[in-house]
Amino acid sequence: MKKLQIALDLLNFDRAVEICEEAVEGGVDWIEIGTPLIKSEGRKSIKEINSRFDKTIVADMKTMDTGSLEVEIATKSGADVVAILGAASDSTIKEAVRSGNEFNCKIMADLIGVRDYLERARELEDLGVDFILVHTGIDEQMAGSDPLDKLKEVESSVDLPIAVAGGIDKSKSIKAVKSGAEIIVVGGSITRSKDVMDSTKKIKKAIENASQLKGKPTKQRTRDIVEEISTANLSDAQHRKGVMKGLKRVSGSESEIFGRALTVRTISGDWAKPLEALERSEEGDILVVDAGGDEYAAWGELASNSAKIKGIKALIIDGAVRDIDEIRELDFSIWARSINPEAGKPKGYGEIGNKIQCGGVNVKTGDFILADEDGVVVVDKKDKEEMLQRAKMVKENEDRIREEIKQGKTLSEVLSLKEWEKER
Ligand SMILES: O=C(CO)[C@H](O)[C@H](O)COP(=O)(O)O
Repeated sequence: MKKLQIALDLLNFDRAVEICEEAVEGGVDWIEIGTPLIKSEGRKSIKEINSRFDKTIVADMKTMDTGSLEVEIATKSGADVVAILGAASDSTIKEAVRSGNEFNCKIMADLIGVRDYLERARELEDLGVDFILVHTGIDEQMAGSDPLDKLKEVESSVDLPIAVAGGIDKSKSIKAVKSGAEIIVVGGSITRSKDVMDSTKKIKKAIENASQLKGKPTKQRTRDIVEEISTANLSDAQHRKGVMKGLKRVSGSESEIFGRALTVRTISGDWAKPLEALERSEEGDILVVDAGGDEYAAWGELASNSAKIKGIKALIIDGAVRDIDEIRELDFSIWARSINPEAGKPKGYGEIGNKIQCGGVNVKTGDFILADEDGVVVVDKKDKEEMLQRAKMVKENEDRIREEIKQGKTLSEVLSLKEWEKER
């Protein structure tokens, strides 16, 4: 029978227990004490969860050395299965397997970070581990990797039962079962869910029905992710990088704008280049302008009219704009440093499409801009997929925290603020 394993990747023991209670109600079979929980709360988290729940307990030790010692620590704390790293040396794997036999627990070898994963999976089987875990780590997931890409190959290369982990949600759990996984490890899709019990039930049911169900998991489209997230989420995801300083929304009613940047640099009092940039723009672009100060307005109502007709989504300008009433009437979206009625003259200095600074942030043509009531955030084009995924994770975490606040906790309690302050 396929097993649904919840990965408790939390930092706080009490929160982990609460989430676990709901997940057990929802039908999880195995409970994993995630590495962050073990590192944050110690081996007592394995012990306590084992004493509270009558389930198979997996300790995700991510052991890289001292195989026998770490397996002993985990089993003596109540683990039935200990996850170690497949990338560890053969000696460490052998020691872990020996200790597993001695203390009567199973060893799961995690292929996270292993390049030649097929060959290593076969070696790990020969070394005597009990399960192989095909795993894409959280950081790799953000960069677009998916464990399902490797699952089938690994499954057909070894005779051991296969576990799979790394961004598994309901639809991926179906594909995982179809590709032969015996243990489906789910972390964030359950632990960050607003309704843990309901999400668990749905995933459990999907696993049970997998042999009958049809359909491929689909990658969530950029537009759908963008609709869910805010600039605040994106700022957190980028560790505060890319946030423009001093620019405010001055017009436009769309709650959020996302699109490709076309950069323009001009000098103070010269409004030619921003207008010329419209000729070079493509529908859906966002014009990002370094206007060389806000002594003069480098943009107004006529330019907004022209931009709207061209299909430009918004103007982000480190400088001033004017005709704001008419621009608001037009419903053209602008984030600017200030509003100023005095325009300069069209002299034609500056450049279009090169690297600029706007709101203190470097921007290149092709980078992505997310703007809302809070402000403007720039995402380097090469990081777009990863940062959107990370922002989505930030948002899901906040959704979960909001739920716990509704259930009666204060924000500082949910975040264990006092405890973490002491550590600093
Ligand atoms: O071990 C882990 C990260 O190293 C996680 O427990 C595992 O990836 C499952 O979590 P998620 O479903 O959120 O990816």
